Amino acid sequence: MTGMVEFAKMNGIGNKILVVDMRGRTDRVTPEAAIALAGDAETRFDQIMAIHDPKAHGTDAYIDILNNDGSKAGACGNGTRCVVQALAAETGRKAFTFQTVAGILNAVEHDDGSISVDMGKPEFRWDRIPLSEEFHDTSKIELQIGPIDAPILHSPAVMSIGNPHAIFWVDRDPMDYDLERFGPLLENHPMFPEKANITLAQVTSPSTMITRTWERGAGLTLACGSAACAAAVSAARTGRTGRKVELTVASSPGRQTLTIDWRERDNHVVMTGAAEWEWSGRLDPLTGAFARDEVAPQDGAAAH
Ligand SMILES: N[C@@H](CCC[C@H](N)C(=O)O)C(=O)O
Repeated sequence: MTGMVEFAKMNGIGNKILVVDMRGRTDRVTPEAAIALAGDAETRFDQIMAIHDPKAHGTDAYIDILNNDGSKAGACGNGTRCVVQALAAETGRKAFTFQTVAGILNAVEHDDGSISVDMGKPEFRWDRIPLSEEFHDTSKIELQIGPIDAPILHSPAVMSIGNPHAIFWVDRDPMDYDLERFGPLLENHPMFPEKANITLAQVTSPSTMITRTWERGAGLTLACGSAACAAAVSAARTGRTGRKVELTVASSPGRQTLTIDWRERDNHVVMTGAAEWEWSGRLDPLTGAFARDEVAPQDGAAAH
């Protein structure tokens, strides 16, 4: 299949997202296109959220998620909020059900413009995260970085929320740590056969915390929604916080927040936060060639 498709450059509290409209087509955004788009300063992104026709009854769309290295991801919380905002603007609807390779996600846009995504149930079993070694208790595993007798980061909580996460507890602001150096080492550690997203988390009260994430397949990002969910669940699971937290993403512009609620009644994790449209254009999903839409000056940022 050939031809250009519409896309929107968006962000979820800084997480750089391209929402690509692949509905009505049978092809996919290729890894080569993703790498080309990631290499251009204008379209640089953390994740592509490619909206496809639904595959399952009762769903609105199938979402294919690509990282900026061309690899696939099972979950992207910030990107899902961007998809909801784009589809809500197009259809006037408020509630959506999506399918990804990791399962079904429900999401809703609220009257104040914030968006909640039900990210599903956390998975703690070592072989489902997955880890390469058996751990009965994944709330604190043996893994450390730095000198053996004075590790800089150690004993992370690990889990999956559609993608694998390791949460390292820190006692200073996460921006104080050299995540650019430790992130790739930990992402690719033999403990994680499918690699992992690496998050530094500082708990500041029983209902507040601060995070910063090195993303699997995307590197240092300004924000990661599934990591925020994993950090909040891990904090509650280990008794550091309650089940609902206001989470500040240290690296996001203006240190924006997400509300994470690990619901007692059904074990689902619900993330609420903002999404922002930046500009729109058309791209070739085979090669990544793109063109920005012309915007008349008087239309400004409202033209989406
Ligand atoms: N930014 C995303 C998560 C992206 C997926 C990740 N890099 C992976 O490969 O697991 C989010 O907001 O959740």
